[in-house]
Amino acid sequence: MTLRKTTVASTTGPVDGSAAPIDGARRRDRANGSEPADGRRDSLDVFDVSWSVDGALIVDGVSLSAKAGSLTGLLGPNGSGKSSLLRTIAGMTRPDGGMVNLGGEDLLGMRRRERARRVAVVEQETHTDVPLRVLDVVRLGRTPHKATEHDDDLARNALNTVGMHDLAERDWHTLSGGERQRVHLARALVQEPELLLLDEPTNHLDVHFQLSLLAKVRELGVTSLAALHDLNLAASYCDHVVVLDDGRVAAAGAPEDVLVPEVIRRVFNVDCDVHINPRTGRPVLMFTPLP
Ligand SMILES: Nc1ncnc2c1ncn2[C@@H]1O[C@H](COP(=O)(O)OP(=O)(O)OP(=O)(O)O)[C@@H](O)[C@H]1O
Repeated sequence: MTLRKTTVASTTGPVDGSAAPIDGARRRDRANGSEPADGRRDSLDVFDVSWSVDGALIVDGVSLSAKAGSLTGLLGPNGSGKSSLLRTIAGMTRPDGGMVNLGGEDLLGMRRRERARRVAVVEQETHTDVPLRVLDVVRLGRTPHKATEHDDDLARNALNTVGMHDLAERDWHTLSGGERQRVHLARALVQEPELLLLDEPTNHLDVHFQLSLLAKVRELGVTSLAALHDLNLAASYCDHVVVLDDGRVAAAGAPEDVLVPEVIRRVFNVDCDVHINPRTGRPVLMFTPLP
């Protein structure tokens, strides 16, 4: 697989658009309910989406909604269908049924180039045999937009945002797993998406970068859906969580309502005590094996 195929919903060439800097304030205005400058709203609505392989239902009638500018955590045990759902929402796999709307528009019915401008995907693993500098990898995020003289600056700014500006000229292949993960986010940022889909974006990161990456995603105010294994990160950073189990939604709502012992035991098969972090007021989960 190539980087281009695996991490950007579609990158089939320039369409249009200026190289305006990433505008977190504008996105946050949308989240706050004030009218966005371009009149569009970026809420995500997934209706009854299913996806199967060889007759096996992997995603089974999933519906969820994410408010414009919010961060939603997609949680669930191994094999529960998180990545499959993200790929389906991104239009990378064709659902058997259901609908995905972004800002009220049919995302899966859009032309591929249009979707590529609006949706960025950060997948778990990416590979390429092509020798590329880090800066070039980030610039791939501009592919769906019209090329401008500012693209290099945008790419360097995005690298700066993820603390990787020093490595802009490095060969991509020499990066560590965590460094690659941060470069992936930088590439998604230069894409200036309306919807950001992240598949375990923190799994290679040390604790500092786990916190800073999710804080950054929140700060951007882009509607984001992130598959996460770390339930405490989800509890700390997500506005809303959706728990999948065997391809279906087992629970959804605010982290403090969903990440409760009964749900954790039923879905993850472990016991759990929930405390409140005195500094943040957010839930902290402590796990023990079932007797
Ligand atoms: N292309 C495919 N062909 C066959 N089975 C698949 C395919 N893609 C996914 N699956 C199966 O679908 C199920 C869900 O996989 P998926 O990767 O979506 O789960 P996940 O929740 O992201 O898991 P994890 O937490 O382990 O990353 C798994 O049992 C997986 O083996």
